[in-house]
Amino acid sequence: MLSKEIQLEVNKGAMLPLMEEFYTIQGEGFHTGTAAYFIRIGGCDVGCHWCDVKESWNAELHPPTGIDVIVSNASKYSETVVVTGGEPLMWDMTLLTQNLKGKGRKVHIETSGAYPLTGIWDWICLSPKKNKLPTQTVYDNAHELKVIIYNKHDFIFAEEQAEKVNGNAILFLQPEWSKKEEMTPLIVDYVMNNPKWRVSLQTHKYLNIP
Ligand SMILES: C[S@@+](CC[C@H](N)C(=O)[O-])C[C@H]1O[C@@H](n2cnc3c(N)ncnc32)[C@H](O)[C@@H]1O
Ligand SMILES: Nc1nc2[nH]cc(C(=O)O)c2c(=O)[nH]1
Ligand code: SF4
Ligand SMILES: [Mg+2]
Repeated sequence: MLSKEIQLEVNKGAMLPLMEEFYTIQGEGFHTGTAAYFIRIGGCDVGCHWCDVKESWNAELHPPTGIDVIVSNASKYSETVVVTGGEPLMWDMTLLTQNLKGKGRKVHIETSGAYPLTGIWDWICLSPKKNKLPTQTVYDNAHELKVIIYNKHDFIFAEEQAEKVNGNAILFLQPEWSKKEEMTPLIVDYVMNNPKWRVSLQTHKYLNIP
């Protein structure tokens, strides 16, 4: 149990349950191949059975950390900071993003969109999940839509989500990692037949980097 004081700071978004932070190469989506500092915030209740960071789900396992500390670490490394999780939009992102922007950083988010949008973002990557569909604010503001393909039905889900997202969002299909041998060839065919979509791979896993 957190003390009352710390709980109040977390509620305001002045402290956040920080799981890990690392400087790496963005492995996925539109900004693939570019250097970025990742901040992974604990806590997620969406429950994707194939999630590759299940250790993030229980926020209580990750210490509430002041955003001043998070921002000063992140600013040392990179022009671009990617906020991910867990599900970062479970927390109020206003103060974190204001402070990162104050340091002149470009601020990106990786989100399922399952909670309303908070924060000021230079780039929003929406990866919608069937278990807990995105809120309208995230559909309206996303810069990219990245749908994970675990089975053939996910192509239908992807088209449904493309109908809901704003018309400027760039559309990606990304194979679920454990199904990549089976799904990647289907994605390749699908994109050739439906060229509004692009392929996204988890390139950091091929490069053996975080
Ligand atoms: C771990 S999630 C954290 C951010 C947020 N909860 C979300 O789902 O967008 C980061 C990205 O990894 C993707 N992802 C998670 N597990 C994956 C897997 N096994 N294969 C492919 N992509 C995966 C998610 O869809 C999301 O785009
Ligand atoms: N290199 C690298 N790129 C990523 N893009 C999105 C990631 C995430 O887990 O949100 C991720 C990640 O975990 N590592
Ligand atoms: S929403 Fe993101 S963090 Fe949560 S279970 Fe799904 S992939 Fe994992
Ligand atoms: Mg990842």
